[in-house]
Amino acid sequence: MYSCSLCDVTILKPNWPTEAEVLKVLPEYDALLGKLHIDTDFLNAAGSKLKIISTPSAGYDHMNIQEIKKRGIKVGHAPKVLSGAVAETAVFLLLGAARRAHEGRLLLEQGKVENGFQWLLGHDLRNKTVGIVGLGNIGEEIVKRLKPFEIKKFFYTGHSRKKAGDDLGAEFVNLDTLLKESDFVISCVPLTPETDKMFSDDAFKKMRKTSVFVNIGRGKTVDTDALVRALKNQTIFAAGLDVTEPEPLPVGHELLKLPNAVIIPHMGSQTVETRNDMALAAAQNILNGLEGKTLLYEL
Ligand SMILES: O=CC(=O)O
Repeated sequence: MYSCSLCDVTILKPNWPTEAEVLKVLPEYDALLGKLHIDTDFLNAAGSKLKIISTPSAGYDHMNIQEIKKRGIKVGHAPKVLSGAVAETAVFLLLGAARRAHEGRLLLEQGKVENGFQWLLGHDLRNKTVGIVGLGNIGEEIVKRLKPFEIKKFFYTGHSRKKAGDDLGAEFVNLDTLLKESDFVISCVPLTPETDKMFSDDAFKKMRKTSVFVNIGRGKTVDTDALVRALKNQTIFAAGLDVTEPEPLPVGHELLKLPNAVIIPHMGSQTVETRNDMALAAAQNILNGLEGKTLLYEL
């Protein structure tokens, strides 16, 4: 137990405790800081003392926000502070996929490296068109980081044209145009009913055969079977994935067998600095709430 002037804090475990472990003690507490699946059953078991829930993540698709708010519980998350780290992840996944990093490594391990002048050629970023699906904080940071690579044009799509897009010199287009005319498609969209499986067979067929698809948003926005087909049949060139469906991918999953997919297990914000910042933002949400103020990042 730790104490500050506003509250006492109990840390259950250094990492994520189970739902049952949390619910065993939660009825005694005013606030919860943690990333847990929160639905009606969880809230019923949590009891009536709970006033604030703060997730140390930008995404909040693991919580039923409507149900939480209906009960008068304040709810906050930790966006923005992670945008730089996730944008860096998008850049390395894009570079790794475009330059066939995983395939090269596999061939190296198999003793199959060839000395050919035209062997294992990838694609430059220079002079290419990048399409950002969902120009939020992370999308903006990706554009800023990619500019020095001499990108020819940035497209973005979403609900509406944005001032941030204009400021970055990016062009607002519809999804169809973005898919058809981008060399690299980077998805930053959150999971909503609208984005659920938005990257389907149909979407991958619209993309170029030389396209690289990067996903740093949510795995469920992609129809995994369709992506496997697109990568196997070379409907698209390669993919770089921080997020997948399911998560984590089980050993032996079809995606893990593909040489043209660079995959990491949802690590976009996993740096020492960023995780500290996210923890501080999530804690500040709770301190604000206990003082009766608006949360730092209130949903
Ligand atoms: O995916 C990471 C987050 O939502 O913070």
